Amino acid sequence: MVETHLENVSFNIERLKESKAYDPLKLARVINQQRGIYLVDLDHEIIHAKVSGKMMHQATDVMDFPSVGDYVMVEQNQDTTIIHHILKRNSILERKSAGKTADAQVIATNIDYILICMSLNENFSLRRLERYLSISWMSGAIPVIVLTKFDLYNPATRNLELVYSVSSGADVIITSELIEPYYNELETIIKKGMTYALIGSSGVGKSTIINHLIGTRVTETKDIGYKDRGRHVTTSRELFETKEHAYIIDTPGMRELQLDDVDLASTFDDIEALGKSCKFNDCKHEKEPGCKVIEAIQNGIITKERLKSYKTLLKEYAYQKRRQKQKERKLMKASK
Ligand SMILES: Nc1nc2c(ncn2[C@@H]2O[C@H](COP(=O)(O)OP(=O)(O)OP(=O)(O)O)[C@@H](O)[C@H]2O)c(=O)[nH]1
Ligand SMILES: [Zn+2]
Repeated sequence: MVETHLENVSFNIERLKESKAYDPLKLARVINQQRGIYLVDLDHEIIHAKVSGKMMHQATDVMDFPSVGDYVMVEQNQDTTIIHHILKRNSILERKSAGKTADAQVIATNIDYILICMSLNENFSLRRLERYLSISWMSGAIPVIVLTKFDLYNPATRNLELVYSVSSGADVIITSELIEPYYNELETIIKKGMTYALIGSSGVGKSTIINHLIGTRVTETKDIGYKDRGRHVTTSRELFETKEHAYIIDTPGMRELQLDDVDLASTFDDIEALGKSCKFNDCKHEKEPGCKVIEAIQNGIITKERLKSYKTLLKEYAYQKRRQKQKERKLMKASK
């Protein structure tokens, strides 16, 4: 019998059955993955692991390798832990890099609920919310809309009503760090054994929520150094356990799962198409002569507001790109 703490969780009988078939291998969960080095949680112990030669050999794309969130069957030897199998995934959150569909990147797996966080005051965008909703439904997880900063909510904006109008089937939860209902409503959906991931723009309060749910996170995020071909690789936990024994995935990839070119082009394909026939290639669609976008607004084909949200998204995207570049540079420096 393989006994691990993951088995105390009664939520997925199928998964347990599947794992039993690999007896005497042990059931573990991937909590970090970096350049072929994995960290797994095995009986509440964090250990390094690597994939078996067979898995490596048979893999044809990224999907065949373990990702954060995967339940895996491992063999624990004296000084190595080998991952032999990945259990069936019930959801896969992936990101396709712009232009290259073949280059999909798995962000995390086995997420039961995606908490789409959006602030009720600044940076509010229904279109972004719709985009996040579709990403979530596509992953196989259940989206929940978590509205943050209720203390800063101005009812005159009617943002709450607007959210309900696009939520289509997703639960809407209101939170605030400072006033009622605080995180009480959110806590009612955090269930033992379930896995949650938070997505949303920078600054909406994701870390604040995670810290609240985990409580002791600060002590958990210590880096675990690992020497690999002379390089120092820092790996830390990207999957946390809450006080209530639920799991929360928080990876850099999740944080970067914001908007990219592809999203922008598909959400605003009308504006992008019009823009191609503007007189100037670099038309900003402001006051330039021969601007087809402005013309379309004048003819009532698109609204001013739509152009405004398009521009906001463009700015946001440029900002994210800069931030990502900075992070990459930092990482490069760190790994030298
Ligand atoms: N007024 C108010 N401020 C909040 C609330 N929740 C979070 N904040 C503040 O908003 C700021 C950003 O919060 P974070 O939790 O760091 O946001 P984040 O989404 O994790 O941001 P990134 O790490 O950049 O992705 C912090 O100063 C928080 O204290 C809230 O409910 N009300
Ligand atoms: Zn133009």
